Amino acid sequence: MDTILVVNAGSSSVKFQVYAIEGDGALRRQIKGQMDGIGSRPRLRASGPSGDPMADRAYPIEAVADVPAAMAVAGDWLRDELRVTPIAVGHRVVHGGPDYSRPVLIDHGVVSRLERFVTLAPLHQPHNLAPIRSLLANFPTLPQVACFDTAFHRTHDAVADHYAIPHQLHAEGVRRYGFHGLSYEYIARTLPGVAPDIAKRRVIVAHLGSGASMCALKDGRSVESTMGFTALDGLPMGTRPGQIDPGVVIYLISEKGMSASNVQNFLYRDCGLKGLSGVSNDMRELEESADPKAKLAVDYFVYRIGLNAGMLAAALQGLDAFVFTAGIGENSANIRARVVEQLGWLGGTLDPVENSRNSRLISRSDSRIPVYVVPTDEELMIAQHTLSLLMNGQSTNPRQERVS
Ligand SMILES: Nc1ncnc2c1ncn2[C@@H]1O[C@H](COP(=O)(O)OP(=O)(O)O)[C@@H](O)[C@H]1O
Ligand SMILES: CC(=O)OP(=O)(O)O
Ligand SMILES: [Mg+2]
Repeated sequence: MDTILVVNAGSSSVKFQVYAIEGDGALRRQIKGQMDGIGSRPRLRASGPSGDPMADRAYPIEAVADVPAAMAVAGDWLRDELRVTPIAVGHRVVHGGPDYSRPVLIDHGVVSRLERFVTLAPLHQPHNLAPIRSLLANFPTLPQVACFDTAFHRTHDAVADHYAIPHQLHAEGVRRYGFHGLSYEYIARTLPGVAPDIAKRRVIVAHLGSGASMCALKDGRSVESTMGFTALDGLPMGTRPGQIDPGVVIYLISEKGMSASNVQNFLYRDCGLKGLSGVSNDMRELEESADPKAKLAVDYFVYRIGLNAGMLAAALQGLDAFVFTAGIGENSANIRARVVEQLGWLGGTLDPVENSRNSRLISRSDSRIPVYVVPTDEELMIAQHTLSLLMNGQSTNPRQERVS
């Protein structure tokens, strides 16, 4: 049976799925797994086609200290224990820059173009490119497809795509790209089945994971994102601050004598929930902690989601539904309850019982807007794009290239 392997390296996890390609060209999931809790509580979990457990192994924090180590453990397990030999591999690549508005078949030229964005996504791009390079070297004829977090947002109007800086920089690629696009694309494609009456209307999707952002969807298309040139902007995250006055960066350089690489490490690894709490980057640990600084970090996270919801509602000129997704959005009833409280003025009222059950619809029947929990599936999007490129030489979601 021919299979496709999908690899998704995030900031605190490595997710992977293996799909069988059926005779009629349909995809059937065979393995779904992830190594998560990198930097806090590493754990490899995987399940088979009907959710049957295949692995559940905890590791000491130092045994899986970073994403490359997690990738090696997951890769060894797939290759040595399961003997997975895919006919194609689909990769999440976080930064596609201005040129890639759809998935692409990878060759050496594509890899060198994507290497230019390593400094724009240091927590992701190197880990996205490392397995691509290694497979290209060892299996040069194995088709590999890159699917970009930025591609889904390439529909933004010029006002949402620009910073108020001289045009030359925009022409060079200094733009508001937005990220988590594969997740938002999956939600946009799933919504018509979940809520046909609102799928074409004004929806805010909150992707709350280790990296966190929100997207304004109108008619299933992205019109605005809280993230910009890099995945540092917008909401506070596990180790990233989210929106910050650029004056803070100038202060770090001129008053603290920090170099560019010190500042980069600081902003990507030492800030956000981890920096503010001094306890952990992992929401589970913050929710369990009695430390007042952990409470402040959680309060800040919720407060900033509320502020950004107001901004996105303004971009949409109203709001018809709100959707939670990703690690925190799918699993933390407490954070969801607190966020929905912030959405009261926008018309959201929580049903606490449905929320505590992680139900799909968690708002009360008299809530002016429905609030949903939709588990994301970036890997399915990648598998579909990979299969389409294999079969037709074209992605499933061709988009107009925007002329800049
Ligand atoms: N039950 C839970 N309660 C609260 N937070 C959770 C729970 N399960 C997972 N999380 C949070 O989800 C985050 C990971 O989300 P995920 O979307 O997998 O991140 P990423 O893809 O960026 O690595 C973890 O940092 C953890 O804080
Ligand atoms: C772009 C980004 O922050 O991704 P993740 O949430 O997977 O770390
Ligand atoms: Mg992720």
